[in-house]
Parts: sequence; C-alpha cells; structure tokens
Amino acid sequence: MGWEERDGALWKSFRFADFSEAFGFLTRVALHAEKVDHHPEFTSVWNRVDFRLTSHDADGVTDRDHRLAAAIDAIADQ
Ligand SMILES: C[C@H](O)[C@H](O)[C@H]1CNC2=NC(N)=NC(=O)C2=N1
Repeated sequence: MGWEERDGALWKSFRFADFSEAFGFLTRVALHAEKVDHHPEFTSVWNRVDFRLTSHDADGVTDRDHRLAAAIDAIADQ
C-alpha cells in the first residue's frame, strides 16, 4: 500500500523509468476510473505521478478511495 491519509485524502507518489512509462500507467488508471466512476486527482512531472484520492460527494475518504488506491497499486505492479 504506502498510501498516506491526511487532509481528507489518500496520497501516494509513483516513479517510473521515464515519461512514457508514467503516462502509460496513468492511461490504465484513467480507464479503470471510468469503469468504476471514481476518479483520482493527480499531478505528473516527467517520470513521477502524485495522486490525491478523495470522495467529493462525502467531502473525505470513503471505501471508494480505498478500493481505487488498491486498484492503482495493482496497475502499478502489472
Ligand atoms: C456523478 C458521478 O457519480 C460523480 O460525479 C462521481 C464521479 N467521480 C468521482 N470521483 C471522486 N474522486 N469523487 C467523487 O465524489 C466522484 N463522484
């Protein structure tokens, strides 16, 4: 896992070999997010992707964020 819960959100950074790897990972995360209708906030800088997961409707962390965090970890491990 390695997700940090603070300020009403789950946070984690991922690093990849290069921008192409990072963007491919983000694309797979985006397809998953559309499927489950729960979407991450993220910033990306070259080979790094930083996520912030929160449920806007609940104004905080819910099971949907924990499930999305687990799914993002699984995609990163593929
Ligand atoms: C209408 C739709 O179900 C909502 O807007 C969904 C879409 N994706 C979402 N993503 C996140 N992270 N939080 C939400 O509350 C949320 N709501």
